[in-house]
Amino acid sequence: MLRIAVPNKGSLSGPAAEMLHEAGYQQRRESKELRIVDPENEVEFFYLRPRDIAIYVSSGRLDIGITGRDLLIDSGADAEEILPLGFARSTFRFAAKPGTANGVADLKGRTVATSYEGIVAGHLADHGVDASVVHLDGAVETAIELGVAEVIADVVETGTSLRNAGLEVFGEPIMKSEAIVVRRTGADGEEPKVQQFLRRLQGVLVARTYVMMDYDCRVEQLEKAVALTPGLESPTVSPLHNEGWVAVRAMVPAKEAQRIMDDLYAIGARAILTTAIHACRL
Ligand SMILES: Nc1ncnc2c1ncn2[C@@H]1O[C@H](COP(=O)(O)OP(=O)(O)OP(=O)(O)O)[C@@H](O)[C@H]1O
Ligand SMILES: O=P(O)(O)OC[C@H]1O[C@H](OP(=O)(O)OP(=O)(O)O)[C@H](O)[C@@H]1O
Ligand SMILES: [Mg+2]
Repeated sequence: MLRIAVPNKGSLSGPAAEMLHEAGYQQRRESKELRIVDPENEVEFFYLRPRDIAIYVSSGRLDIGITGRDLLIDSGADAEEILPLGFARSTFRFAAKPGTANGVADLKGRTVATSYEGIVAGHLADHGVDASVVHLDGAVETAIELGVAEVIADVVETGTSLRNAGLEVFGEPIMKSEAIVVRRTGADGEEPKVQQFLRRLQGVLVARTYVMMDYDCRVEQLEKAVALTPGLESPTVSPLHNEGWVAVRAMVPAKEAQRIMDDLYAIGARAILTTAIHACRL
């Protein structure tokens, strides 16, 4: 039985459960459930605090976990990222009252408040900057107003929390994060059950980011059309009853679908359709 850690709360938990559900796995019905077994898929899910997930996985007791890249790095756990999942995206940044600092070098001798002490201490050490770090559990934006620190380092998604506190980011982003799948560093990457789990999640990612495109075009335009829709492997081309015409089918990135339809139309393609992909195995 594959043992998988899933975030039980916070920004990661809803989208993670949704992705697992789309991948065909049973999920808990109630937010108080801490573990469930999905016997059909031979998987057991453990609902754990997102911050703890890399630690459980590094212990080897759980095979795989879903967490945030920033949480993995902050934990210092002996676990590695094996698949980015594209949700819970954020950046991790320094912020302060306008005019306080311009970059990490200005932090020498100052105090930084954060809930991600591991990331901040590592970043300061990498830049050879000697500053003190105060660990707070959350709502760190208020630490400046209340005089606990001059600078904070925190997750920024929309920037609303910083704006509301009258703070501004400064310096380069410390890191970019998103939800990821982690496993113990150096664990057997070929394990069939793990591979199957990853293929299912990759299938969901593809179904979310690609659409299927069908169109008809004249044989003379086929090369140009195929250059616009190269597909993942190669497009399917079928003859039409009308001589001189072919039907083409290829997967295209959903974000580019409208532009590709315009370009296909411009070279004479017609009956251009897109349809959603519900599931996929590459
Ligand atoms: N707006 C956001 N706020 C917090 N975390 C976010 C946000 N957007 C993305 N994330 C990501 O979610 C993870 C944080 O998980 P965490 O459980 O701390 O979420 P949370 O929403 O802060 O929950 P909590 O209610 O426990 O504070 C990190 O990987 C972080 O980068
Ligand atoms: O850029 P934004 O879209 O405003 O999102 C970022 C904010 O959200 C998180 O706080 P959260 O609500 O999780 O509270 P916490 O600090 O108590 O964890 C994070 O710590 C920032 O404060
Ligand atoms: Mg939080």
